[in-house]
Formats: sequence, structure tokens, C-alpha cells
Amino acid sequence: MSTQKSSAKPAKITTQTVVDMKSKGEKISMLTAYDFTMAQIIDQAGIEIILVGDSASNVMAGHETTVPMTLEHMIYHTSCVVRGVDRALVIADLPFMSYQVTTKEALISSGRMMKEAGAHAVKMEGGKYIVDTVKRIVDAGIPVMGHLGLTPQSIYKFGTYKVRATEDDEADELIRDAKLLEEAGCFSLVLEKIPAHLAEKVTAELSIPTIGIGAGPSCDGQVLVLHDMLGLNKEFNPRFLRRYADLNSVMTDAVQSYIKDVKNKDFPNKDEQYGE
Ligand SMILES: Nc1nc(=O)c2c([nH]1)NC[C@@H]1CN(c3ccc(C(=O)N[C@@H](CCC(=O)O)C(=O)O)cc3)CN21
Ligand SMILES: CC(C)C(=O)C(=O)O
Ligand SMILES: [Mg+2]
Repeated sequence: MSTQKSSAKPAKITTQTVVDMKSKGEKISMLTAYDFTMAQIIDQAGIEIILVGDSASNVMAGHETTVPMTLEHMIYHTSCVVRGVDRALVIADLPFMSYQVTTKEALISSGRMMKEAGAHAVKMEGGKYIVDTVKRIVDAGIPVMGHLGLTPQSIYKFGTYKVRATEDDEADELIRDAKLLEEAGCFSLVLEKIPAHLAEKVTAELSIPTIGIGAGPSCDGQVLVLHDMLGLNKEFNPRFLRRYADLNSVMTDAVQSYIKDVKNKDFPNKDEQYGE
């Protein structure tokens, strides 16, 4: 009989774990979460990385873009997620304008995310112009995930959410940025909505893992917004999205059954009330 306890939990996932997964050729799974309950479910389901995305701006707060998201709100969402997590690596997006103005501000924002929220790492969008900032944050002991390609915080600069780096000069710039971010100390890199062959090239040229969203199958891992892949969200239909459930219909049916039972006086019944 094995001496290993069958109830033993897998080792906690660290940034080194995900870097090692790339060398072993094991794919990395990542999903977003913004609250305790959802984080607990996906952590227990076995997800390796939970991203507290600034997509909370869209999914939680109902904004059109991620631009209005604040550091205070990201700290709140991240602290909720951290309380639900036992083994996954929790990475928090730094919101727009909490890291771009000065390196000092980026350090303060990252430090608050670690100390007040309990994040294990931070993520920030951008290439060349943030590499010095990334270096300082990594030097301070905070792991950083990069994010290139479609960078939603720059939507007002680009004007669309179209696929990025389809032209050679843009693709070359993305490859240069990816290498700079790796040299600056990023432990991993999100590639969003870029051609699959470009993501394949970046993935082959880097020793840190790439996590793709709309970046094809060659990335070392994949990420989706939880509410999108659960089918909670009916309006968002990009080509890269695969829905694994239709929770919108499940919830609508449940709520309509409840309304019907209340109207028909079928709820509550004898067992669902108190006698005294
Ligand atoms: N719910 C949700 N899911 C996400 O994946 C997500 C967010 N919110 N918010 C932050 C960013 C924004 N992201 C986006 C936004 C739009 C497209 C997109 O493909 N939109 C259109 C095409 C737009 C165009 O071609 O101009 C589409 O076809 O769905 C993709 C990723 C990814 N992130
Ligand atoms: C889509 C992922 C990569 C993200 O940045 C977010 O959810 O905010
Ligand atoms: Mg984001």
C-alpha cells in the first residue's frame, strides 16, 4: 500500500511551477475570477493560474472598456479571490494609469496589490516603454506577467479590438518587445489576439511561458474570461471564444422557475417554513 495520503493536495503553484511546465511541454490553464465563490470553484477544479483581470470593469461593473477600472477596485476583487484560493497562482492586473506614469507609482501599486490584496504576482500591458518599470518591480521581489498584442487599456489609441500585429513591422516590434520583457524579468507573457504563426514564433524564441487568448494553439498556455467560457455572457462572441457551458440559460430557467413558484404559492412549502 502506498504511504502517500490519497487526500494530499498538489503542491502550491508558483511562478517557477509555470516556468517549469513550459520546459516539460505541459500546457498551462488560466481563467479569470473576480470574487470568492468563483475563485473557490475554479481553484478546486484544478486551474493553475487565476487572473484577477481588469476585465472586471466589463464583467463586474458593466463598463464598455477596462479604462475606468481603479486600483482600489482591483485590490478589492483580488482580496476576494485570494480568500477562495488554496493552490492556484493568483495574478492581478494592474489597472490603466496605476503603472504608466512613473516607475515609483508602479512600484507602489504593485506593492499594494501584494500586501493589501495578497496577490502572488501582477500583470501589466505594454512593451518597450514599461521594461524599466518591470525590472524595478521584479528587483523589488514582485513577479510580473507581461501582456502584448491586443492591449485593451490602449483601446482609445487603436480605436478597435481587431487582431494585432498582422503587418511585418508590427510583428517584428512585438517579437522585440517580448524579448525585452523576458530580459526585464517577466516570468510569463500574455499574447492577446495576434496571428497564430506569430504567437508560435514568440513562444519558440522565449524561455518563459506564453499564455494565449486568440493567439492559437502553440502558446504554452491558454486564458479565457470565466464568464465568457461559462456562457454567462450572450453578447461577446469573438472567434477565439469557446463556450463550455450555457449558464445564462441555466440561470434564466432557475430564476423563472422561482418566480413561477412564488406567484403560484408553491414556494415556500411545509418543509421550508418554521412552525413556531
Ligand atoms: N468579457 C470579456 N472578455 C474578454 O475577453 C475581455 C474583456 N471582457 N474585457 C477586456 C478585454 C477586451 N477583450 C477583447 C475585446 C474585444 C475583442 C473582439 O474580438 N471584439 C470583436 C471584434 C472587434 C473588431 O474586429 O473590431 C469581436 O469580433 O468579438 C476581443 C477581446 C478581451 N478582454
Ligand atoms: C483577457 C485577460 C488576458 C485580461 O487581461 C483580463 O481579463 O483583463
Ligand atoms: Mg486585462
